[in-house]
Amino acid sequence: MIEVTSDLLCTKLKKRAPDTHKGDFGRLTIVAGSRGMVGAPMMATLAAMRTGSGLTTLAAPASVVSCVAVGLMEAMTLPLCETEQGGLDASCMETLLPHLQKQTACVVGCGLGVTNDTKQIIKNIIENTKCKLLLDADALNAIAGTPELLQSCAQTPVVTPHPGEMARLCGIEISAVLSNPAKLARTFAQTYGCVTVLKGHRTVIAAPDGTLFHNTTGNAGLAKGGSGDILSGMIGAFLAQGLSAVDAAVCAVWIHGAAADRLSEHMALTGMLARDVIDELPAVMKALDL
Ligand SMILES: NC(=O)C1=CN([C@@H]2O[C@H](COP(=O)(O)OP(=O)(O)OC[C@H]3O[C@@H](n4cnc5c(N)ncnc54)[C@H](O)[C@@H]3O)[C@@H](O)[C@H]2O)[C@@H](O)CC1
Ligand SMILES: Nc1ncnc2c1ncn2[C@@H]1O[C@H](COP(=O)(O)OP(=O)(O)O)[C@@H](O)[C@H]1O
Repeated sequence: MIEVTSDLLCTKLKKRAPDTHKGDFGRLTIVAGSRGMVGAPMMATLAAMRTGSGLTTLAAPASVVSCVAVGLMEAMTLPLCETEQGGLDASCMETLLPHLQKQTACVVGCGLGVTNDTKQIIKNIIENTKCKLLLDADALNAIAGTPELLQSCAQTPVVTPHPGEMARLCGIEISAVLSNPAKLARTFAQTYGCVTVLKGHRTVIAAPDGTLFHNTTGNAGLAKGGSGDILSGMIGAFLAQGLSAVDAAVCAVWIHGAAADRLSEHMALTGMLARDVIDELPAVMKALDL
């Protein structure tokens, strides 16, 4: 098992060239949100921008976009058709699919809810898009009975389950996930050909070739709603910038935890918020000389 360290990150991340432009850093779309879960898309989008995505678009139910757009000045938005319950309507694919054909990467699932419509949308995205994909939260819940769908992705996807989501995906109890997370993550990654980020106090990252990484940054200040949404946006940003699926996951997981560790030097873990972690990301990257 390889331990993730700042030295390892320095071999994978490059400083920006002075003459660079936004087109060099990819186009990322975040498909997220539903009535009652408007914070998740906002946090994923902000975290992606703080992690260097060139052009970031939030694609969400139209009413969610109306709520959050003012707080996401640097992002573009793609308002999508929604159901009466405030989740995405399956007909939104007429707008979303052509949009995704032009994107480098897509993060899907944060705060999406699980309905028949979202299940159809996730299947459609997996089967019909060519960009790099990250599936989190309700995108994982949507494929819980059919994880083999991941094998239809055009490029190696990243999945970011917490132990509850991993248990649903594998059809096992949470206690079984926790009894040997590294072994389970590796088996899942090898079986379905995806980079598996099994989150927890000490997150493990498994690649489809069986390589395993172990992260030691992060603390209990992250044990709050929103921390996972941030991580998804961060991995998406690195995917958009051209990192491989495994490198994007390894770098984002370490930096996410390191931001919480820096905050713990002057903030009680009890009062730390996901938004504080987002704001701390540039300081962590500065310390890495990025
Ligand atoms: N502000 C927002 O809009 C937020 C929206 N969220 C969204 O809410 C939806 C539901 O996600 P949730 O994760 O809350 O609900 P879930 O029902 O998927 O998972 C929560 C349960 O998973 C288990 N679990 C999670 N982490 C664990 C660990 N480390 N060890 C052991 N057991 C663990 C626990 O039983 C926990 O109660 C998702 O779409 C998510 O993106 C959340 O991210 C919270 C914030
Ligand atoms: N006690 C902890 N120590 C270190 N990291 C933690 C701890 N609790 C949570 N985290 C991290 O915070 C994130 C939580 O993700 P998740 O449960 O999906 O949150 P949410 O869905 O509410 O946004 C993961 O990256 C996890 O590794």
